[in-house]
Amino acid sequence: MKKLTPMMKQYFEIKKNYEDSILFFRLGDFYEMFFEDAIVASRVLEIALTGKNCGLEERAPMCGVPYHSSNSYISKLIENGYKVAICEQVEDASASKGLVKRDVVRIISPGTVMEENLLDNKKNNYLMSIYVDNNKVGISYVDITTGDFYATSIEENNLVEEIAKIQPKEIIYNDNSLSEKLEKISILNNIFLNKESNYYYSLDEDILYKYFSKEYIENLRLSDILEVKYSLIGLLNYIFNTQKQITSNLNNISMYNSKDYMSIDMFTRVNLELTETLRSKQKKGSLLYVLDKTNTAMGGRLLRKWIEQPLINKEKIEERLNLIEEIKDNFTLREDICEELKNIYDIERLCGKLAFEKINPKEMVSLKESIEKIPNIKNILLNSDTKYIKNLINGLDELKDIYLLIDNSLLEEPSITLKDGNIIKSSFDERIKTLRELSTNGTYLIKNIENREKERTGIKSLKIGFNKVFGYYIEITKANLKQFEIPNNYIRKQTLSNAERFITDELKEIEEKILNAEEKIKDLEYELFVDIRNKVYKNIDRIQKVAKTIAYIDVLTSLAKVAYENNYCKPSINTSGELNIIDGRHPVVESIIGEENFVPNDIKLNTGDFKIGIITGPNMAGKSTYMRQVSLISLLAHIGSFVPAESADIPIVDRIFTRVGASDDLSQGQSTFMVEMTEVSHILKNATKNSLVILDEIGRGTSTFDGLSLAWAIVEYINEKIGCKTLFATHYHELTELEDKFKGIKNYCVAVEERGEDIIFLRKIIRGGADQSYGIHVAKLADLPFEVIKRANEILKDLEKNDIVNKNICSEAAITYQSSSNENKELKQELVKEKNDLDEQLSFSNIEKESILKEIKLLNIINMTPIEAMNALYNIQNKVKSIGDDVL
Ligand SMILES: Nc1ncnc2c1ncn2[C@@H]1O[C@H](COP(=O)(O)OP(=O)(O)OP(=O)(O)O)[C@@H](O)[C@H]1O
Repeated sequence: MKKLTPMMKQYFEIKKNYEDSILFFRLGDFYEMFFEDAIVASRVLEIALTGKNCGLEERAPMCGVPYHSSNSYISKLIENGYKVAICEQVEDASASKGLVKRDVVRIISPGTVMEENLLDNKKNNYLMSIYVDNNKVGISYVDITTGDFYATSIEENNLVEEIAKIQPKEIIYNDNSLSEKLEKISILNNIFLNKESNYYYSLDEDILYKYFSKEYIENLRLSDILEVKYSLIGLLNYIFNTQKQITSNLNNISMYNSKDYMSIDMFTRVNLELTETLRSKQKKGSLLYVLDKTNTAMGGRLLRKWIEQPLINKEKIEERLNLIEEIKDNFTLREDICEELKNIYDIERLCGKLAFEKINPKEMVSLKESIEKIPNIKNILLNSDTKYIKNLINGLDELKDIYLLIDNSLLEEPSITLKDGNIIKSSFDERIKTLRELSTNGTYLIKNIENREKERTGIKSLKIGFNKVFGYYIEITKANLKQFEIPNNYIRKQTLSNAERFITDELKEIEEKILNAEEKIKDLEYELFVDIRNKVYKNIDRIQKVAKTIAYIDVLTSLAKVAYENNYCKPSINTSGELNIIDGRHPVVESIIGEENFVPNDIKLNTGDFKIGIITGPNMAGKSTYMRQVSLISLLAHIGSFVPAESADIPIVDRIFTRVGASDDLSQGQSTFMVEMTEVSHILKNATKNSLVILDEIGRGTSTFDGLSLAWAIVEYINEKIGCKTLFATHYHELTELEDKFKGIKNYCVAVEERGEDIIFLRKIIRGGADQSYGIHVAKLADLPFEVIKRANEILKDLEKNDIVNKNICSEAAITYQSSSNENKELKQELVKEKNDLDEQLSFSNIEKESILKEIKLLNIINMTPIEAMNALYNIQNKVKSIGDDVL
């Protein structure tokens, strides 16, 4: 029977513990993959699949990537949702006298990437842990590259929203029953989900003290929030098990309260294209793209966080606004800060590397160069004629001691690799200086000896040479050997055809010094660098504080620059619920078409008589743009940013909900209509009086009557039961009747001008309802074949004839619904009137089929739900049509 080769045996031994990862098996200058791993990798990486003798009948499928360029391949696998287990030699072959011992040294997954070139520096690289205990959920997450932890406790029903807010790259969780829920959100947000990761959760808290001091953990009072404690334990166990090379401490754990931030649900985030576009998932075209004028990667990440977690505290928002205002109004301040920030490296990530002992000499110099800029920034802030900005200097420790330590010790351009030497300045350490002198003076010393020996022996042609076999030697030609006396201390080493080679003790001694000097320098430099690194690491808290302040200043400056360049205004924030925007613009659309081409619009909503705006208007008129603009302006104000408007009075809202456009991409196997209804259901269940709700064409994904009645009932429900500020765009013009029936609902429409057969979009929102959709006009603009347009116009005319019946049916159903729900006397009277009108119209018609007439009479609308009523009437109407009768 054939047997696996020892190496393949080793491969399987290792692989069995890492079944969910692609094993990168290091063989010399390559990482090789075998069997299933090779098949997957060759497909994803588009590399050739070959075969390797594995001892069995069939050759093992195999592919490989060069070790030195492996990062790009690893990155591609991770992007495609795989984990990579790096398997290296862990013991010397000669030590084990057999097969080289290999093991997995690290697992690289989306949340544990540390390599610079695998990271998107402007994104937070969060690894999240979820611990569910009854209804309580402990959440903790870390950016491994900065070592910053965050933790909180939430209710289970807020879990999905919290994940959407944090946008982690990877999730582990203790409760397998969460899988279905998590799977959905992870697909939508491209999050790597570690299924069956409950294995990492234990009650053993030792792991906490491996990374943090006992005192530090005690101060967090985790015993009061056990769910948070266990989520941290799971997270740290995962890091410990997968990042085997990490030995150093991780950094801070910040406890946060998710209630301090506005809740933006997953759909709204996607719909409003906050950080990436809906379709192409690109940053370009998103709100972030417009706002991001940051100069540092730290600032870029913080800005993203601000957008994802808007504030709901008036004072905190105003604090940001005041700071931004000062920078916006001060050109020199703004430009000077930007200039200094441009030269600052990603200090947060450098700190992460410092903590993981991964910082190289060049990066240490980058850290110094960044620190060098701090006094300049401090001076700019101090000398600015400002009230608030000046205070930021409190977070700017100049870190002089660290600057001097690095500046005195490290070369201006040290090598990147620690083991290559060429790191430490000679002036920093006497030993380095002597060794360097020895190494550079080596040739000079040898030359001196050569001259001295020439004189001593009288042999003019005596020379000192060097070869790899026995180092430095003295060479004397055979002719001279006969003629001159050879000193006693010369030791014969080699005979050539016309010369003899000798060595002396002195020569060997110097040789050793010269040759060892290089090695010794490298060893000493390594030792000194580690010492410097440790000294800098002891100050990591101070450096991180500075990094945070720099990131803060960077974001403020970015927002000030955007406000200045795009002509934004400072919103005033209120808690009275009044939303009043004059000449508001859509920040992203105007950045594409230019401010001068964008038609600004007002909005006024409150918690009283202007609660709900029903927006009608032709296709393409700008309804969606208008509604998105209102929510984006509101969101921007909550971030603390200026807003694209002439003036804006913005109330604090607890949540912004949007149902905009068909989020087909979000459907994941459900029908578009089902997704729409799920989203609306989520909104109706979670919106409060203080929320802002944007609904775009709700109900359009089903039959007209079903859609209309749903839309109607939804608006009624929001008005009566929730009372939140709402904008509702619709093509159901019947909904404009709501204005007369309910206090709080107002009609708006987007103005168009008709010119002959054409329409001109004015993009101006005005009071009142529109009575046409101009859908066929828009289709004409889209260049639909003339025949189709012509036929559509004919059909439209036919349909419009029947419209009066439709309208009556709708209002009857709606009134029925109201009366059954609130027993309103007046409405009941109205209902009877409507019913009589309808009967009258139908009696005048020339329907001869008695059965249909009877059916109409027997219809007990009062006891039906609006949808049932409408469907029933709709069926009757169809029957009438099918027998070819004209109803009226
Ligand atoms: N205020 C505005 N100023 C200038 N251009 C605008 C404005 N509003 C919208 N637009 C332009 O009009 C286009 C159509 O707008 P939008 O999608 O909002 O229309 P809509 O009324 O929602 O259409 P539909 O009913 O077909 O969904 C946008 O892509 C945008 O370029």
